[in-house]
Amino acid sequence: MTAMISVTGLTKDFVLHTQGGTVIPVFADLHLEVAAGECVCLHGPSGSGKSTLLRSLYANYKPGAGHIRVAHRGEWVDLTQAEPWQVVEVRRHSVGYVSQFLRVIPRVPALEVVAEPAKLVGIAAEEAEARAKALLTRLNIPERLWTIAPATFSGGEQQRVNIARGFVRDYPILLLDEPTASLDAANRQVVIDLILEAKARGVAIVGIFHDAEVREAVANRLFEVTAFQKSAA
Ligand SMILES: Nc1ncnc2c1ncn2[C@@H]1O[C@H](COP(=O)(O)OP(=O)(O)OP(=O)(O)O)[C@@H](O)[C@H]1O
Repeated sequence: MTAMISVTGLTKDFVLHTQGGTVIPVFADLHLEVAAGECVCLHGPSGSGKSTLLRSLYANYKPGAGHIRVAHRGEWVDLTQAEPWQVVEVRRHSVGYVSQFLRVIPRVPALEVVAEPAKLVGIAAEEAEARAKALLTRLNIPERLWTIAPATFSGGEQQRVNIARGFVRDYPILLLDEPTASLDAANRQVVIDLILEAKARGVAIVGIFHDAEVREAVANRLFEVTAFQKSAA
């Protein structure tokens, strides 16, 4: 098995500078390895640190200690030590992130929002748009909406545009933050299929899935994120 993510000794506290420097410990000495073709589901009660861990894997947070190594173009990059330009490179080529909510850019039509990550890595515009159209069709976004900026879309429509954006090119590593939260059963199944297909292509996936049915369909294993506060109590 080819390891794609290797987390060792990861510790994260939040310090609330505006509230007298109160320290919120989230997790400590966390170890996680994820292989190509594997889907690991972050699990644990609300507030245990699932989102914090997922965001840390995207270098959104700086940990207090530990290492987050991701496979990037045949080498390991430690995101805890990486320069900002390396983080940009890793995000462009190696690690995709599907957040719960679409970051809407005014006046950019849905088709372009979806095609953009493919164009950014040099896929020809025609091919990128063809892929975007195929995904939007699969995710049941009506064609009349493709030329409209998603600002006015419903929550579920925005989420599906976001998912299409995450799958328009093959990131070797994909991070999914509740990708089915606002979806109906039919679209949930489309997302399950997209995840299973990505796994079959060797994509390493880490996700948060509150829906047990989705979890059972896609997860190879659950990774328990244990609230530091509880273990210390
Ligand atoms: N930016 C932040 N600043 C300060 N504290 C934060 C921040 N983000 C998260 N926390 C705290 O860290 C802890 C873990 O939060 P996190 O959102 O990672 O939990 P979660 O397991 O994803 O929860 P849920 O299942 O409810 O989404 C919580 O106690 C939360 O209050």
